[in-house]
Amino acid sequence: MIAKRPFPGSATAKPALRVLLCENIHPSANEAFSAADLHIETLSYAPKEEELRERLRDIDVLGIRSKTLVRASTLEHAHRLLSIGCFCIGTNQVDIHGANMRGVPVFNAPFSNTRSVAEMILAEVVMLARQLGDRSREVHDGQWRKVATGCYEVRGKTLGIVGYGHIGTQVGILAEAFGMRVLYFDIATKLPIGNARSVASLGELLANSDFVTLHVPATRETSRMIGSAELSVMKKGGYLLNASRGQVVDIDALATAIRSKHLGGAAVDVYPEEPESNGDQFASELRNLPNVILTPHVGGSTEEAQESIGREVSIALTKFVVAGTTAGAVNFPAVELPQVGGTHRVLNVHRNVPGVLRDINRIVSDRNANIHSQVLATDANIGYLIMDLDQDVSADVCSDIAALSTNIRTRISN
Ligand SMILES: NC(=O)C1=CN([C@@H]2O[C@H](COP(=O)(O)OP(=O)(O)OC[C@H]3O[C@@H](n4cnc5c(N)ncnc54)[C@H](O)[C@@H]3O)[C@@H](O)[C@H]2O)C=CC1
Ligand SMILES: O=C(O)CCC(=O)C(=O)O
Repeated sequence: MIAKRPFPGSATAKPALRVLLCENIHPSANEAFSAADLHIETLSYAPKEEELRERLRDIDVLGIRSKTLVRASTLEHAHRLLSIGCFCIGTNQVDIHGANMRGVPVFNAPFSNTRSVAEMILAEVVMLARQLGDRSREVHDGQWRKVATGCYEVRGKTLGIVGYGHIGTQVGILAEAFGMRVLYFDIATKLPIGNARSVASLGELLANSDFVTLHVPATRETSRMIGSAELSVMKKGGYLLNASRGQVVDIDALATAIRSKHLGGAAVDVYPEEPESNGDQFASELRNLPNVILTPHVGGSTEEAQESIGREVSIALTKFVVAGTTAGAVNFPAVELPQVGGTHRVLNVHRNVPGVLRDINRIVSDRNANIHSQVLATDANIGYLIMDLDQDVSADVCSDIAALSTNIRTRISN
């Protein structure tokens, strides 16, 4: 059973917690929130900072996809915010360090759209090799152009995967089923799946692949990791696919490589600047270039993926709200503790400095409270403590802990 909501750090019961779900999050998310009596508000778009800040004044749980930016300046004003759910894989749109320092765990769905992205990439590999995007557009325009020149089978060709993580490995498996050779480059040592072979450098991968597909996260290191220098190393007539993040590729350099015919084509799903909602205009140097497939960030957009993401992230958020569970959070010490019956659960996030646990245990002892269970997990910045206490003293203990100078957030979960 999911318990009713308590109060962040005060003894006064408040109305139901409020969840804001942005960017058309799948309705499968509603089930877990409703079961926990959370009030749900939805938006079909990614709110800009000013609107988000305003909305977050009375929001406890925020759900977003890849486009809503949650910056430090947004978090500063979000005093009620308990947790953020990224209903996607990437979490680069959130200041996850800032959220950690404010005691706000961030959850995502690390696998739910993996297969959808991988299948799209394989479809695009074949489409690029056969120039199917252009043929389709021509026939739609009423032109019959039956050509074989510059069109190839993918069998026996080499696919180079940059970032051999969840998506990269799935892409490799599907590519081998098509009879392709698979190379990969990753900064971490990775177990090769099937006959895939790792290469020592990005340059080696680029020089030896007919198709290069990017599956790295957005980090400082991957920002513009593919620019004119890297494109010039690629084979003449090669193809580039990017369904990772827009900032990984220098779009002007890619457009130049296509126009000069150094590359035979590209498939791009993600862009440095993406429109906020459906129906908005989209501008890019890549528009209307030959054999360039442009898709509106739909790599993970399938019914299966979105439904599964909706469930997975809403359950993680609800478990955090109700029981303080942070297992699976991308920026928080992981704690998952079954609650002892008949107790109140105190959840405390504090600055990770020596002596905090001593101070907290002194408060518990001074209040004559019995600790039924207690668990502490820490990272470099914060400590996260869960305690199940006698119900009659939990509110006093909670407010005493909240008054400590090391306190970041303290609340009672039920
Ligand atoms: N187009 C879309 O709709 C979608 C896009 N994505 C994007 O795909 C990215 C990858 O997703 P997953 O495979 O699930 O992530 P993952 O974390 O499983 O794999 C990423 C891999 O990249 C490697 N890596 C990191 N920095 C690197 C570097 N500088 N050079 C080489 N390798 C590097 C990591 O070691 C890791 O193996 C996500 O971060 C997200 O941005 C994810 C889902 C949908
Ligand atoms: O479709 C979405 O919500 C974004 C997918 C994505 O880029 C991700 O999962 O990281």
